[in-house]
Amino acid sequence: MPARASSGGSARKKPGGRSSPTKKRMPEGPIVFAFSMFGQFLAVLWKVIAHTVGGVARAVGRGARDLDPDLRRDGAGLMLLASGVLIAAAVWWQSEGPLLEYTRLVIMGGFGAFSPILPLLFLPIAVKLMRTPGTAKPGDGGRLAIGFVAIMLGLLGLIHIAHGVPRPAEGAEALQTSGGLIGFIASGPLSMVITPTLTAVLLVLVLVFGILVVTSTPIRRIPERLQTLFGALLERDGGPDSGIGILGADEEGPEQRKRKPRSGPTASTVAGDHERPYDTPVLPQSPEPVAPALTDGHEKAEGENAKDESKDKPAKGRRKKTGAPDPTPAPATAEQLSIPSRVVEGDYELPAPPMLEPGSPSKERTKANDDIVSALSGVMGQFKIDADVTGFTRGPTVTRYEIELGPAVKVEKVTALSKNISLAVKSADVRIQSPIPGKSAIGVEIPNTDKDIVSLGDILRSSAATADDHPMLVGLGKDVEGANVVANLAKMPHVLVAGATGAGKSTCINGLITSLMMRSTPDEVRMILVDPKRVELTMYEGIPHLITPIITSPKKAAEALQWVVGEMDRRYDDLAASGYRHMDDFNAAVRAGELKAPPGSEREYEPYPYLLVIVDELADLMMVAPRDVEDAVVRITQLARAAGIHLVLATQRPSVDVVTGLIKANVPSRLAFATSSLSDSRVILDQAGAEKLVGKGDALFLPMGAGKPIRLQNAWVGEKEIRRVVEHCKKQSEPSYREDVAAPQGPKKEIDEEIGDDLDLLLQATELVVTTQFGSTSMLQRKLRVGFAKAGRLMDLMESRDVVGPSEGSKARDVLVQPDDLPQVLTDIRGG
Ligand SMILES: Nc1ncnc2c1ncn2[C@@H]1O[C@H](COP(=O)(O)OP(=O)(O)OP(=O)(O)O)[C@@H](O)[C@H]1O
Repeated sequence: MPARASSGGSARKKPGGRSSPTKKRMPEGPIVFAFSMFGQFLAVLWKVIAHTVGGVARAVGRGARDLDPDLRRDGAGLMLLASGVLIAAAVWWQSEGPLLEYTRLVIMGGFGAFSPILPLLFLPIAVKLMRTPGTAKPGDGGRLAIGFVAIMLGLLGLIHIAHGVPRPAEGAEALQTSGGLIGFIASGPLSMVITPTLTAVLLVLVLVFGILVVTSTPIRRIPERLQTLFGALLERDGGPDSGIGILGADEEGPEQRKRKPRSGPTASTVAGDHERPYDTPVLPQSPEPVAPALTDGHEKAEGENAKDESKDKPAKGRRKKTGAPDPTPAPATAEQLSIPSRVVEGDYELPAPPMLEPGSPSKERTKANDDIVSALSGVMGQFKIDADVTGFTRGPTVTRYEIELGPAVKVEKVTALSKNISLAVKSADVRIQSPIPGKSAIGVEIPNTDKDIVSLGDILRSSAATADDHPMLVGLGKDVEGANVVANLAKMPHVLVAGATGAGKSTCINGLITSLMMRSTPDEVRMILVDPKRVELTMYEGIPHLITPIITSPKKAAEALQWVVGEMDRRYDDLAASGYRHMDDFNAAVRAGELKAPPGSEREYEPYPYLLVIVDELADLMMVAPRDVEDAVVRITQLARAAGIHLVLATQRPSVDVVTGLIKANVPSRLAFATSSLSDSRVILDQAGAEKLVGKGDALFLPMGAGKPIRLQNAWVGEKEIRRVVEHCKKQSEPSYREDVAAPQGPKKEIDEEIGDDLDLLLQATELVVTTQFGSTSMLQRKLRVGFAKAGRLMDLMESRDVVGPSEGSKARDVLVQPDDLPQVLTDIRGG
């Protein structure tokens, strides 16, 4: 407004001034007038041409923007390649032709002595663009451009100074043989105002800056980057195989794949080394360069010192120093979960990594993502919410879009819009996360219409998995940011896997077992597989990692769990006797020859393998013997961590009668696949979320101690791959089964005959009577919902086992067992 007023004002005040120049010039003559008209015509023509060209360019630009990003990158790569060929033809081969001559003039004039090297730069950049579509991050283009400009200015300026800073006035040849026009611009003017030497110093700095920008390296991380670079070079020169990538694995000879004694920190040669502050079962994505700089360096130094110490000093001396109590004597006859002599450490060859197939290459951005960004922005605009979609990270199954709020905008305004967002993005499975951990932004997770396949092979070959050689490490999948998620089962230490049918549980169990087969020998990890569904795990029959044939009968499974409790007790006895707190320490001492059986004992210590019990359908077991299974699970989960015994319990019925409060309280890690209801999600995770998963391996992983679950796409492993790995393992060694695992123990048979089918009821009745100290038949009738005759029979059975006294008419019987003795009495009744 003020601008218009003033211009109007000035026009009124100076009517004959600059506002009407043509009127003044007209009388100067017809030639001037003709020129002026021609000038105006040219101006109009220019406007028309410019408008048309601009319109075409904008249309092409819009078209190009609508192209698939991969195609756009391919196009850019091809254009670079064509430019490289053109420059090579002009500069190297001095080819004839007006375009080539012009190119030669421009390139040699601009880049001088550097021109012949220029075409060589185009080829690798073009190939990189085409080979890795979609891996660039937004902003990469600008960064690379700035970096390359800085490198060129620095380099050409230095070349120019080396040639004595020739000026353009000295002729084209002088420029062509030095740093060219660019070299002159970078060094000439500066050399005049400061000395050429000082200019050279500044140009070196510019060159270094360019290199840092191109390699995206902050100055403080230069030493770290150099270390990584030299590390990689050394490894390539015959250093230890990194195991990353299929190529690396292919190059590896069979000799190299033989299991060597583990040497990493997890091999734990130092007592207590496996316990760390803020420990979590989930391994970091890239443990090598970044995080270790602060913590690992410190830990490593300590670890190394400690390791050296362990070499020189006997374990006993070390323990005494810490003031640990004197060890209790070792049980002389205790039996160990022995390892067959066929499996000798060093002879067992692990399956080659290429046995597992690669997945599909991950995409960083597709057109579908761009469409959703504009749909989300549209919703924010329609509801007049001051919020922007600031970016997104594409995972294999879902993409997380980040929404940042303006000042004083309530988070609830966005979260309340979940249904509108669902509608706008045409997807029912929208999950809103507020905030995204580590960011002040709201995350909206929306399933991808074009999903990637995450393969177990890729996860196990990733640096996250190869950086740690712990035998219990398993590949889980990829998170929403596309990072590999691997976890240590020994640290979980027990996990509940649940989800509706078809959500991907069995695939997950297959992935866990296959991970272990790929990474560990039978003398490191043994498994008990319980498969009441009878079909899911049959392909693993006969692998040497099993200690008993696959258990399909729920009743036998309950017995096997009892055996595991016994095995745990045996291990604890040995731990107590040797004075160690964890099986890893015990094993390390046995391997180092520091532990000898007590004099007079027939025992010979052997390292204990980790024992993993996988139950694929807990519900079937809970239907047959709820009490026994619950008791065993609770005992194992409460104590088995230090004994190296771990449970994986899977169920498709996450209801409270299957996943009881006691089981839930003792199984700290949870892996939830898509559930059919919110209440199922609450049973597994204690929070909502699993009902919004899209199925087929989409999961929420809540590791022990974590507050918020990690969303991940579980890794896929096909049956063909599993069979290949199983075949390989079977060829390496035969299983050596323990006869007693799923067999009824002790003189049970005789007692069974007397008790008949009432064992479970009798156990419940005994527990009731002993805990309440009230031997009443009518109470049994009420609490156990049995008839008078059955309750009377149970009383008689209890009397015959000295749990209650004889009948005294209508009075309650005396209870002869104290609550403290209950576990022993129950074991006796079971015949254990
Ligand atoms: N990680 C995955 N990646 C890709 N697809 C998967 C994945 N996991 C499962 N699927 C798909 O989902 C289907 C069902 O998976 P799976 O058999 O593991 O489900 P489930 O939960 O074990 O079902 P059920 O309880 O009936 O055995 C598979 O056949 C496969 O097509």
